[in-house]
Amino acid sequence: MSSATAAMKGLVLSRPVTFVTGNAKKLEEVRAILGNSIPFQSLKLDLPELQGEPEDISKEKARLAAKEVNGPVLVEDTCLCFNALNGLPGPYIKWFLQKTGHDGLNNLLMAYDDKSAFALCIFSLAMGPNVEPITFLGKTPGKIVPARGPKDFGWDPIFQPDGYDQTYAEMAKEEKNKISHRSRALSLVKSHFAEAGYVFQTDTTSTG
Ligand SMILES: Nc1ncnc2c1ncn2[C@H]1C[C@H](O)[C@@H](COP(=O)(O)OP(=O)(O)OP(=O)(O)O)O1
Ligand SMILES: [Mg+2]
Repeated sequence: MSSATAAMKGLVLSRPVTFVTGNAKKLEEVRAILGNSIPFQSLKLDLPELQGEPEDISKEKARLAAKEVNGPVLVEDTCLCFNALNGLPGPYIKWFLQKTGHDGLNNLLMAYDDKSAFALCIFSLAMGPNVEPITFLGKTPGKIVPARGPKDFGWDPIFQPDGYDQTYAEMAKEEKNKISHRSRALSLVKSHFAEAGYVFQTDTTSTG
């Protein structure tokens, strides 16, 4: 058990964990993967896009979210990292995608033979506004390819995970959720909750 988990063992929470995101598709995946394993609710809020190293960005996002919510929060940040570019665009993928599109992202790698990349997902859990967030990392290696498949979720059409000949966008949702950066990070979140044994007293009429 990690020291962070040990420190919070048996913590009593009077509210469910709020998953804060401005991205409906993310929420859909988180719901599908978490199921009912953790009492959670969602709040649609566009938090500022910060700069820096992915883990620091995610922690700071959790601190901001916990202040807004004034309770326990979970946030998620997604990075798409190109090895030829030492990890960029990384946390800035949202803007690169918006400004250059799938073709532009492929073109960025035109100068390099190495098209390998990894999808990185970082969840940060803050149990309250003044509690240090804990992070959970999930990583899926793959490569950048010309777009294939439905274009309704970000860079999914240009990311082909290692060992598959389909892009994230072409894969069936259940298949993607088995190996995705997000599901890997979420399984760590789940184990944390299982180990910590938080007690949720979210029903005011309950006596227990
Ligand atoms: N499979 C994927 N998982 C997560 N994000 C993806 C995926 N495919 C594409 N994206 C996009 C959505 C965003 O443009 C970018 C991730 O940026 P990020 O700041 O984490 O999300 P966001 O700003 O849309 O939501 P949030 O409000 O949670 O920050 O990558
Ligand atoms: Mg964001």
